[in-house]
Amino acid sequence: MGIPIVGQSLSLLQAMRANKGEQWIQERIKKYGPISKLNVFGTPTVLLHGQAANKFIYTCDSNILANKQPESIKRICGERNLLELSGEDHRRVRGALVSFLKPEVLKQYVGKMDEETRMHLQMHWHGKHQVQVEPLMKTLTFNIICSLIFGIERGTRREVLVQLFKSLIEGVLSVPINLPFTRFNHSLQSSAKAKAIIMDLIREKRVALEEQRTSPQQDLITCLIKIRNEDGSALLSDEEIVHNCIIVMIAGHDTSSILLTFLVKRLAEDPSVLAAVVHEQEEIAHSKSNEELLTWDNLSKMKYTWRVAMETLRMTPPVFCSFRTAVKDFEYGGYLIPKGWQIIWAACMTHMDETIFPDPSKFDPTRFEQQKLTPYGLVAFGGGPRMCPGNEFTRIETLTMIHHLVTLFTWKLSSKDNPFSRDPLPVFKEGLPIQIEPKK
Ligand code: HEM
Repeated sequence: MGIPIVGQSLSLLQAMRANKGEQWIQERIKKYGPISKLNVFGTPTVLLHGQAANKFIYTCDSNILANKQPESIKRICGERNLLELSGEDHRRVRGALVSFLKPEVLKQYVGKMDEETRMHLQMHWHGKHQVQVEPLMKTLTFNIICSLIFGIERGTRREVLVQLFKSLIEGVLSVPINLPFTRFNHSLQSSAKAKAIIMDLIREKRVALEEQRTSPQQDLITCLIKIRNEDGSALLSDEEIVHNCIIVMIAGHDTSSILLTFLVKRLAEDPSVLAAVVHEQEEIAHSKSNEELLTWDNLSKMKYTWRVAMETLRMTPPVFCSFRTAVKDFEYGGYLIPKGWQIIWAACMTHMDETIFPDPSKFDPTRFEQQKLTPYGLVAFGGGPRMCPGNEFTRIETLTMIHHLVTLFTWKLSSKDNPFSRDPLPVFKEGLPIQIEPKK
Protein backbone atom coordinates (compact mmCIF):
# COMPACT_ATOMS: atom_id res chain seq x y z
CA MET A 1 0.00 0.00 0.00
CA GLY A 2 3.06 2.32 0.01
CA ILE A 3 3.94 4.72 2.84
CA PRO A 4 0.88 5.17 5.11
CA ILE A 5 -1.06 8.44 4.54
CA VAL A 6 1.04 9.48 1.54
CA GLY A 7 0.80 6.05 -0.09
CA GLN A 8 0.92 6.35 -3.85
CA SER A 9 -0.67 9.86 -3.96
CA LEU A 10 2.58 11.69 -4.59
CA SER A 11 3.80 9.42 -7.33
CA LEU A 12 0.36 9.52 -9.04
CA LEU A 13 0.20 13.32 -8.77
CA GLN A 14 3.76 13.64 -10.06
CA ALA A 15 2.96 11.37 -12.98
CA MET A 16 -0.14 13.42 -13.79
CA ARG A 17 1.78 16.70 -13.59
CA ALA A 18 4.34 15.24 -16.01
CA ASN A 19 1.47 14.09 -18.23
CA LYS A 20 2.41 10.46 -17.58
CA GLY A 21 -0.74 9.46 -15.69
CA GLU A 22 -1.71 6.91 -18.35
CA GLN A 23 1.73 5.26 -18.14
CA TRP A 24 1.57 5.22 -14.34
CA ILE A 25 -1.77 3.40 -14.41
CA GLN A 26 -0.66 1.12 -17.26
CA GLU A 27 2.39 0.03 -15.28
CA ARG A 28 0.26 -0.81 -12.25
CA ILE A 29 -2.15 -2.79 -14.39
CA LYS A 30 0.75 -4.72 -15.95
CA LYS A 31 2.16 -5.46 -12.50
CA TYR A 32 -0.99 -6.15 -10.48
CA GLY A 33 -3.81 -6.74 -13.01
CA PRO A 34 -7.08 -4.79 -13.49
CA ILE A 35 -7.92 -4.74 -9.75
CA SER A 36 -5.28 -3.53 -7.33
CA LYS A 37 -5.12 -1.81 -3.98
CA LEU A 38 -3.23 1.35 -3.18
CA ASN A 39 -3.41 4.33 -0.87
CA VAL A 40 -4.49 7.67 -2.30
CA PHE A 41 -4.84 10.84 -0.20
CA GLY A 42 -4.62 8.84 3.01
CA THR A 43 -7.53 6.56 2.11
CA PRO A 44 -7.32 2.86 1.27
CA THR A 45 -8.23 2.67 -2.38
CA VAL A 46 -8.95 0.12 -5.10
CA LEU A 47 -7.98 0.85 -8.69
CA LEU A 48 -10.36 -0.74 -11.18
CA HIS A 49 -9.64 -0.94 -14.87
CA GLY A 50 -11.37 -2.04 -18.06
CA GLN A 51 -14.64 -1.84 -19.90
CA ALA A 52 -16.38 -4.18 -17.43
CA ALA A 53 -15.16 -2.01 -14.54
CA ASN A 54 -16.45 1.13 -16.29
CA LYS A 55 -19.84 -0.52 -16.70
CA PHE A 56 -19.90 -1.71 -13.08
CA ILE A 57 -19.02 1.73 -11.67
CA TYR A 58 -21.31 3.73 -13.92
CA THR A 59 -24.34 1.53 -13.36
CA CYS A 60 -23.74 0.63 -9.71
CA ASP A 61 -26.49 1.46 -7.25
CA SER A 62 -25.68 4.52 -5.12
CA ASN A 63 -26.36 2.33 -2.03
CA ILE A 64 -23.14 0.50 -2.91
CA LEU A 65 -20.95 3.17 -4.55
CA ALA A 66 -21.47 6.84 -3.73
CA ASN A 67 -20.09 9.77 -5.65
CA LYS A 68 -17.06 11.23 -3.95
CA GLN A 69 -15.69 14.71 -4.47
CA PRO A 70 -13.01 16.60 -2.58
CA GLU A 71 -14.35 18.33 0.56
CA SER A 72 -13.40 21.68 -1.00
CA ILE A 73 -15.95 21.25 -3.84
CA LYS A 74 -18.75 20.63 -1.37
CA ARG A 75 -17.85 23.70 0.70
CA ILE A 76 -17.40 26.01 -2.26
CA CYS A 77 -20.39 24.93 -4.37
CA GLY A 78 -22.72 24.09 -1.53
CA GLU A 79 -23.96 20.78 -0.22
CA ARG A 80 -27.01 20.60 -2.51
CA ASN A 81 -24.94 20.48 -5.69
CA LEU A 82 -25.56 17.50 -7.97
CA LEU A 83 -22.23 15.82 -7.24
CA GLU A 84 -23.13 15.55 -3.55
CA LEU A 85 -26.62 14.15 -4.11
CA SER A 86 -27.64 10.54 -4.51
CA GLY A 87 -30.78 8.42 -5.02
CA GLU A 88 -34.08 10.25 -5.40
CA ASP A 89 -32.55 13.68 -4.69
CA HIS A 90 -30.00 13.17 -7.47
CA ARG A 91 -32.69 12.03 -9.91
CA ARG A 92 -34.91 15.04 -9.12
CA VAL A 93 -32.21 17.73 -9.41
CA ARG A 94 -30.54 16.10 -12.41
CA GLY A 95 -33.94 15.77 -14.15
CA ALA A 96 -34.48 19.52 -13.65
CA LEU A 97 -31.05 20.39 -15.12
CA VAL A 98 -31.55 18.04 -18.06
CA SER A 99 -34.92 19.66 -18.83
CA PHE A 100 -32.83 22.66 -19.96
CA LEU A 101 -29.70 20.87 -21.23
CA LYS A 102 -31.55 18.42 -23.52
CA PRO A 103 -31.18 18.83 -27.30
CA GLU A 104 -34.86 19.74 -27.88
CA VAL A 105 -34.40 22.84 -25.69
CA LEU A 106 -30.78 23.67 -26.50
CA LYS A 107 -31.46 23.72 -30.26
CA GLN A 108 -33.17 27.12 -29.86
CA TYR A 109 -29.97 28.55 -28.36
CA VAL A 110 -27.63 27.80 -31.26
CA GLY A 111 -28.04 31.40 -32.50
CA LYS A 112 -27.32 32.82 -29.04
CA MET A 113 -24.12 30.73 -28.74
CA ASP A 114 -23.15 31.86 -32.22
CA GLU A 115 -23.60 35.53 -31.22
CA GLU A 116 -21.40 35.03 -28.16
CA THR A 117 -18.77 33.28 -30.29
CA ARG A 118 -18.72 36.03 -32.94
CA MET A 119 -18.39 38.70 -30.27
CA HIS A 120 -15.55 36.75 -28.65
CA LEU A 121 -13.70 36.46 -31.96
CA GLN A 122 -14.21 40.15 -32.65
CA MET A 123 -12.76 41.12 -29.26
CA HIS A 124 -9.91 38.61 -28.91
CA TRP A 125 -8.89 37.16 -32.30
CA HIS A 126 -9.51 39.63 -35.13
CA GLY A 127 -6.56 41.94 -35.75
CA LYS A 128 -4.16 39.77 -33.71
CA HIS A 129 -1.06 37.98 -35.04
CA GLN A 130 -0.51 35.75 -32.03
CA VAL A 131 -2.97 34.47 -29.41
CA GLN A 132 -2.81 32.08 -26.47
CA VAL A 133 -5.49 29.52 -27.18
CA GLU A 134 -6.11 27.98 -23.76
CA PRO A 135 -6.98 31.15 -21.77
CA LEU A 136 -9.05 32.48 -24.66
CA MET A 137 -11.10 29.28 -24.88
CA LYS A 138 -11.78 29.60 -21.16
CA THR A 139 -13.02 33.16 -21.68
CA LEU A 140 -15.29 31.95 -24.46
CA THR A 141 -16.85 29.03 -22.57
CA PHE A 142 -17.20 31.22 -19.47
CA ASN A 143 -19.16 33.83 -21.40
CA ILE A 144 -21.34 31.24 -23.11
CA ILE A 145 -22.32 29.78 -19.74
CA CYS A 146 -22.95 33.26 -18.32
CA SER A 147 -25.29 33.95 -21.19
CA LEU A 148 -27.17 30.65 -21.30
CA ILE A 149 -27.11 29.50 -17.71
CA PHE A 150 -27.38 32.81 -15.90
CA GLY A 151 -29.02 34.83 -18.65
CA ILE A 152 -26.69 37.76 -17.95
CA GLU A 153 -25.85 39.99 -20.88
CA ARG A 154 -22.34 41.43 -21.31
CA GLY A 155 -21.72 44.28 -18.89
CA THR A 156 -20.63 45.07 -15.35
CA ARG A 157 -22.58 42.29 -13.67
CA ARG A 158 -21.09 39.63 -15.93
CA GLU A 159 -17.61 41.05 -15.37
CA VAL A 160 -18.07 40.91 -11.58
CA LEU A 161 -19.29 37.31 -11.79
CA VAL A 162 -16.41 36.29 -14.06
CA GLN A 163 -13.86 37.62 -11.55
CA LEU A 164 -15.65 35.90 -8.66
CA PHE A 165 -15.69 32.59 -10.52
CA LYS A 166 -12.00 32.85 -11.36
CA SER A 167 -11.17 33.19 -7.68
CA LEU A 168 -13.77 30.58 -6.66
CA ILE A 169 -12.36 27.97 -9.05
CA GLU A 170 -8.81 28.45 -7.80
CA GLY A 171 -9.87 27.04 -4.43
CA VAL A 172 -11.77 24.05 -5.75
CA LEU A 173 -8.78 21.75 -5.66
CA SER A 174 -6.89 23.48 -2.87
CA VAL A 175 -6.35 22.13 0.63
CA PRO A 176 -9.58 23.01 2.47
CA ILE A 177 -7.98 25.08 5.26
CA ASN A 178 -10.10 28.11 5.97
CA LEU A 179 -7.60 30.60 7.39
CA PRO A 180 -7.26 34.22 6.28
CA PHE A 181 -5.03 34.52 3.18
CA THR A 182 -5.35 30.84 2.17
CA ARG A 183 -6.51 30.18 -1.37
CA PHE A 184 -9.43 28.22 0.05
CA ASN A 185 -10.51 31.17 2.19
CA HIS A 186 -10.50 33.55 -0.81
CA SER A 187 -12.44 30.99 -2.76
CA LEU A 188 -15.09 30.68 -0.03
CA GLN A 189 -15.46 34.46 0.09
CA SER A 190 -15.87 34.68 -3.68
CA SER A 191 -18.32 31.80 -3.59
CA ALA A 192 -20.46 33.63 -0.99
CA LYS A 193 -20.53 36.76 -3.21
CA ALA A 194 -21.32 34.73 -6.36
CA LYS A 195 -24.13 32.92 -4.50
CA ALA A 196 -25.61 36.29 -3.44
CA ILE A 197 -25.60 37.48 -7.06
CA ILE A 198 -27.30 34.28 -8.23
CA MET A 199 -29.89 34.65 -5.45
CA ASP A 200 -30.62 38.21 -6.70
CA LEU A 201 -30.95 36.84 -10.22
CA ILE A 202 -33.47 34.25 -8.98
CA ARG A 203 -35.58 37.00 -7.39
CA GLU A 204 -35.47 39.15 -10.54
CA LYS A 205 -36.30 36.26 -12.83
CA ARG A 206 -39.18 35.15 -10.61
CA VAL A 207 -40.73 38.64 -10.89
CA ALA A 208 -40.13 38.65 -14.67
CA LEU A 209 -41.92 35.29 -14.93
CA GLU A 210 -44.87 36.49 -12.83
CA GLU A 211 -45.18 39.58 -15.00
CA GLN A 212 -44.83 37.38 -18.10
CA ARG A 213 -41.86 39.46 -19.30
CA THR A 214 -39.76 36.36 -19.98
CA SER A 215 -40.15 32.86 -21.39
CA PRO A 216 -39.83 29.86 -19.04
CA GLN A 217 -36.85 28.63 -21.07
CA GLN A 218 -35.02 31.96 -21.21
CA ASP A 219 -31.99 30.51 -19.36
CA LEU A 220 -31.23 27.69 -16.91
CA ILE A 221 -32.15 29.74 -13.82
CA THR A 222 -35.58 30.71 -15.21
CA CYS A 223 -36.16 27.12 -16.29
CA LEU A 224 -35.34 25.80 -12.80
CA ILE A 225 -37.60 28.37 -11.08
CA LYS A 226 -40.49 27.41 -13.33
CA ILE A 227 -40.37 23.62 -12.84
CA ARG A 228 -43.08 22.51 -10.43
CA ASN A 229 -44.18 19.37 -8.63
CA GLU A 230 -47.65 17.99 -9.35
CA ASP A 231 -49.03 19.91 -6.35
CA GLY A 232 -47.70 23.19 -7.76
CA SER A 233 -44.83 23.56 -5.27
CA ALA A 234 -41.30 24.35 -6.54
CA LEU A 235 -39.33 21.23 -7.59
CA LEU A 236 -36.01 22.79 -6.51
CA SER A 237 -35.37 25.05 -3.54
CA ASP A 238 -33.64 28.39 -4.22
CA GLU A 239 -30.59 27.00 -2.43
CA GLU A 240 -30.51 24.02 -4.82
CA ILE A 241 -30.74 26.34 -7.82
CA VAL A 242 -27.80 28.42 -6.56
CA HIS A 243 -25.59 25.43 -5.71
CA ASN A 244 -26.27 23.78 -9.06
CA CYS A 245 -25.64 26.92 -11.10
CA ILE A 246 -22.21 27.00 -9.50
CA ILE A 247 -21.48 23.33 -10.22
CA VAL A 248 -22.63 23.71 -13.83
CA MET A 249 -20.27 26.65 -14.25
CA ILE A 250 -17.35 24.70 -12.77
CA ALA A 251 -18.08 21.39 -14.55
CA GLY A 252 -18.93 23.06 -17.82
CA HIS A 253 -16.43 25.74 -18.65
CA ASP A 254 -12.99 24.19 -18.16
CA THR A 255 -13.77 20.85 -19.75
CA SER A 256 -15.10 22.26 -23.01
CA SER A 257 -12.36 24.89 -23.21
CA ILE A 258 -9.83 22.04 -23.02
CA LEU A 259 -11.52 20.16 -25.84
CA LEU A 260 -11.43 23.31 -28.01
CA THR A 261 -7.76 23.92 -27.17
CA PHE A 262 -6.74 20.37 -28.14
CA LEU A 263 -8.78 20.67 -31.33
CA VAL A 264 -6.91 23.81 -32.38
CA LYS A 265 -3.63 21.99 -31.71
CA ARG A 266 -4.69 18.88 -33.60
CA LEU A 267 -5.88 20.86 -36.64
CA ALA A 268 -2.54 22.69 -36.74
CA GLU A 269 -0.65 19.38 -36.67
CA ASP A 270 -2.74 17.31 -39.04
CA PRO A 271 -3.18 18.94 -42.51
CA SER A 272 -5.38 16.16 -43.92
CA VAL A 273 -7.81 16.32 -40.99
CA LEU A 274 -7.79 20.14 -41.21
CA ALA A 275 -8.54 20.03 -44.95
CA ALA A 276 -11.55 17.76 -44.40
CA VAL A 277 -12.88 19.99 -41.60
CA VAL A 278 -12.38 23.14 -43.70
CA HIS A 279 -14.18 21.50 -46.63
CA GLU A 280 -17.18 20.57 -44.46
CA GLN A 281 -17.36 23.99 -42.79
CA GLU A 282 -16.89 26.04 -45.96
CA GLU A 283 -19.78 24.22 -47.62
CA ILE A 284 -21.97 25.30 -44.73
CA ALA A 285 -20.57 28.85 -44.76
CA HIS A 286 -21.23 29.17 -48.50
CA SER A 287 -24.85 28.12 -48.02
CA LYS A 288 -25.64 31.30 -46.06
CA SER A 289 -24.71 34.97 -45.74
CA ASN A 290 -22.05 36.08 -43.23
CA GLU A 291 -24.66 37.79 -41.06
CA GLU A 292 -26.95 34.74 -40.78
CA LEU A 293 -26.42 32.94 -37.49
CA LEU A 294 -25.78 29.20 -37.42
CA THR A 295 -28.79 26.96 -36.98
CA TRP A 296 -29.40 23.50 -35.51
CA ASP A 297 -29.74 22.25 -39.07
CA ASN A 298 -26.25 23.59 -39.93
CA LEU A 299 -24.78 21.82 -36.89
CA SER A 300 -26.34 18.52 -37.89
CA LYS A 301 -24.28 18.72 -41.11
CA MET A 302 -20.98 19.03 -39.21
CA LYS A 303 -20.63 15.27 -38.86
CA TYR A 304 -16.93 14.98 -39.71
CA THR A 305 -15.99 17.89 -37.44
CA TRP A 306 -17.76 16.24 -34.50
CA ARG A 307 -15.95 12.96 -35.24
CA VAL A 308 -12.67 14.90 -35.02
CA ALA A 309 -13.84 16.23 -31.65
CA MET A 310 -14.75 12.70 -30.49
CA GLU A 311 -11.38 11.37 -31.57
CA THR A 312 -9.74 14.27 -29.70
CA LEU A 313 -11.76 13.36 -26.60
CA ARG A 314 -10.70 9.74 -27.03
CA MET A 315 -7.00 10.54 -27.22
CA THR A 316 -6.89 13.40 -24.70
CA PRO A 317 -9.95 13.20 -22.46
CA PRO A 318 -10.21 16.28 -20.20
CA VAL A 319 -11.28 14.16 -17.19
CA PHE A 320 -8.52 11.67 -16.46
CA CYS A 321 -9.64 9.77 -13.36
CA SER A 322 -12.56 9.86 -10.95
CA PHE A 323 -13.46 8.63 -7.50
CA ARG A 324 -16.35 6.88 -5.74
CA THR A 325 -16.67 5.54 -2.18
CA ALA A 326 -17.90 2.10 -1.07
CA VAL A 327 -21.02 2.74 1.02
CA LYS A 328 -21.01 -0.92 2.15
CA ASP A 329 -18.85 -4.03 1.70
CA PHE A 330 -19.23 -5.45 -1.79
CA GLU A 331 -17.59 -8.05 -4.00
CA TYR A 332 -16.06 -7.28 -7.37
CA GLY A 333 -14.06 -9.63 -9.57
CA GLY A 334 -13.67 -12.13 -6.72
CA TYR A 335 -12.36 -9.50 -4.23
CA LEU A 336 -14.12 -8.12 -1.20
CA ILE A 337 -14.01 -4.32 -1.18
CA PRO A 338 -14.66 -3.01 2.31
CA LYS A 339 -17.03 -0.19 3.26
CA GLY A 340 -15.31 3.20 3.34
CA TRP A 341 -12.68 2.32 0.76
CA GLN A 342 -12.20 4.64 -2.14
CA ILE A 343 -12.58 3.45 -5.76
CA ILE A 344 -10.43 5.15 -8.36
CA TRP A 345 -10.74 4.48 -12.06
CA ALA A 346 -9.24 6.07 -15.12
CA ALA A 347 -12.15 5.33 -17.40
CA CYS A 348 -10.30 6.72 -20.38
CA MET A 349 -7.73 3.89 -20.25
CA THR A 350 -10.26 1.96 -22.32
CA HIS A 351 -9.78 4.61 -25.03
CA MET A 352 -6.38 3.04 -25.71
CA ASP A 353 -7.61 -0.55 -25.62
CA GLU A 354 -6.88 -2.03 -29.06
CA THR A 355 -9.67 -4.56 -28.74
CA ILE A 356 -12.12 -1.64 -28.60
CA PHE A 357 -10.26 0.91 -30.77
CA PRO A 358 -7.97 -0.81 -33.31
CA ASP A 359 -4.62 0.96 -33.77
CA PRO A 360 -5.42 3.17 -30.78
CA SER A 361 -2.41 5.52 -31.07
CA LYS A 362 -3.51 6.63 -34.55
CA PHE A 363 -5.65 9.78 -34.72
CA ASP A 364 -8.43 8.59 -36.98
CA PRO A 365 -11.79 10.39 -36.84
CA THR A 366 -13.19 8.06 -39.50
CA ARG A 367 -13.17 5.21 -36.95
CA PHE A 368 -16.48 6.64 -35.73
CA GLU A 369 -18.02 6.22 -39.21
CA GLN A 370 -17.70 2.48 -39.36
CA GLN A 371 -17.45 1.66 -35.74
CA LYS A 372 -20.58 1.08 -33.69
CA LEU A 373 -19.62 2.54 -30.30
CA THR A 374 -18.85 -0.26 -27.85
CA PRO A 375 -20.80 0.42 -24.64
CA TYR A 376 -18.53 1.83 -21.88
CA GLY A 377 -15.58 2.01 -24.32
CA LEU A 378 -15.57 5.74 -25.15
CA VAL A 379 -16.33 7.33 -21.81
CA ALA A 380 -15.03 10.89 -22.03
CA PHE A 381 -18.47 12.02 -20.80
CA GLY A 382 -18.79 9.16 -18.28
CA GLY A 383 -21.77 6.82 -18.39
CA GLY A 384 -24.95 5.67 -16.65
CA PRO A 385 -27.11 7.87 -14.41
CA ARG A 386 -24.24 10.29 -13.75
CA MET A 387 -23.17 10.66 -17.36
CA CYS A 388 -22.31 14.25 -18.22
CA PRO A 389 -25.57 16.13 -18.86
CA GLY A 390 -23.56 18.84 -20.67
CA ASN A 391 -22.48 16.75 -23.70
CA GLU A 392 -24.96 18.35 -26.10
CA PHE A 393 -24.07 21.82 -24.80
CA THR A 394 -20.41 20.97 -25.49
CA ARG A 395 -21.22 19.76 -29.00
CA ILE A 396 -22.97 23.03 -29.90
CA GLU A 397 -20.27 25.34 -28.53
CA THR A 398 -17.43 23.26 -30.00
CA LEU A 399 -18.91 23.06 -33.51
CA THR A 400 -19.83 26.75 -33.49
CA MET A 401 -16.34 27.90 -32.53
CA ILE A 402 -14.54 25.53 -34.92
CA HIS A 403 -16.85 26.64 -37.76
CA HIS A 404 -15.74 30.26 -37.33
CA LEU A 405 -12.09 29.49 -36.68
CA VAL A 406 -11.54 27.41 -39.81
CA THR A 407 -13.58 29.67 -42.10
CA LEU A 408 -12.00 32.92 -40.86
CA PHE A 409 -8.39 32.07 -39.99
CA THR A 410 -5.37 29.95 -40.75
CA TRP A 411 -2.96 29.27 -37.90
CA LYS A 412 0.24 27.53 -36.93
CA LEU A 413 1.65 26.58 -33.54
CA SER A 414 4.16 29.17 -32.28
CA SER A 415 6.28 26.43 -30.76
CA LYS A 416 6.90 22.80 -31.66
CA ASP A 417 6.82 21.68 -28.05
CA ASN A 418 3.64 22.40 -26.20
CA PRO A 419 3.91 20.42 -22.98
CA PHE A 420 0.91 20.16 -20.71
CA SER A 421 0.40 18.78 -17.25
CA ARG A 422 -2.70 17.36 -15.60
CA ASP A 423 -3.64 19.42 -12.60
CA PRO A 424 -5.97 17.45 -12.64
CA LEU A 425 -7.38 18.88 -15.90
CA PRO A 426 -4.83 19.45 -18.68
CA VAL A 427 -3.01 22.80 -18.48
CA PHE A 428 -0.63 23.90 -21.25
CA LYS A 429 2.54 25.37 -19.76
CA GLU A 430 2.55 28.27 -22.23
CA GLY A 431 -1.22 28.38 -22.82
CA LEU A 432 -0.74 27.05 -26.40
CA PRO A 433 0.37 30.16 -28.33
CA ILE A 434 -0.45 30.18 -32.06
CA GLN A 435 0.19 32.57 -34.94
CA ILE A 436 -2.97 33.47 -36.80
CA GLU A 437 -3.77 35.07 -40.13
CA PRO A 438 -7.15 36.08 -41.49
CA LYS A 439 -8.26 34.13 -44.57
CA LYS A 440 -8.39 36.18 -47.74
C1 HEM B 1 -15.70 18.38 -23.13
C2 HEM B 1 -16.62 18.71 -22.25
C3 HEM B 1 -17.00 17.88 -21.06
C4 HEM B 1 -16.47 16.70 -20.58
C5 HEM B 1 -15.32 15.89 -21.17
C6 HEM B 1 -17.22 16.35 -19.39
C7 HEM B 1 -16.99 15.19 -18.65
C8 HEM B 1 -17.79 14.78 -17.59
C9 HEM B 1 -17.67 13.50 -16.93
C10 HEM B 1 -16.64 12.42 -17.25
C11 HEM B 1 -18.64 13.45 -15.97
C12 HEM B 1 -18.98 12.25 -15.09
C13 HEM B 1 -18.08 12.15 -13.87
C14 HEM B 1 -18.35 10.91 -13.01
O1 HEM B 1 -19.10 10.00 -13.37
O2 HEM B 1 -17.75 10.90 -11.95
C15 HEM B 1 -19.35 14.72 -16.01
C16 HEM B 1 -20.38 15.07 -15.16
C17 HEM B 1 -21.01 16.30 -15.17
N1 HEM B 1 -20.88 17.29 -16.12
FE1 HEM B 1 -19.59 17.27 -17.69
N2 HEM B 1 -18.16 17.31 -19.16
C18 HEM B 1 -18.09 18.26 -20.15
C19 HEM B 1 -18.89 19.39 -20.31
C20 HEM B 1 -19.90 19.77 -19.45
C21 HEM B 1 -20.75 20.92 -19.63
C22 HEM B 1 -20.66 21.90 -20.82
C23 HEM B 1 -21.61 20.96 -18.56
C24 HEM B 1 -22.71 21.93 -18.25
C25 HEM B 1 -23.24 22.80 -19.11
C26 HEM B 1 -21.29 19.81 -17.70
C27 HEM B 1 -21.92 19.51 -16.52
C28 HEM B 1 -21.71 18.34 -15.80
C29 HEM B 1 -22.45 18.01 -14.57
C30 HEM B 1 -23.48 18.90 -13.88
C31 HEM B 1 -22.00 16.73 -14.18
C32 HEM B 1 -22.46 15.92 -12.97
C33 HEM B 1 -23.54 14.92 -13.40
C34 HEM B 1 -24.10 14.06 -12.28
O3 HEM B 1 -23.43 13.87 -11.25
O4 HEM B 1 -25.22 13.58 -12.47
N3 HEM B 1 -20.25 19.11 -18.28
N4 HEM B 1 -18.84 15.50 -17.01
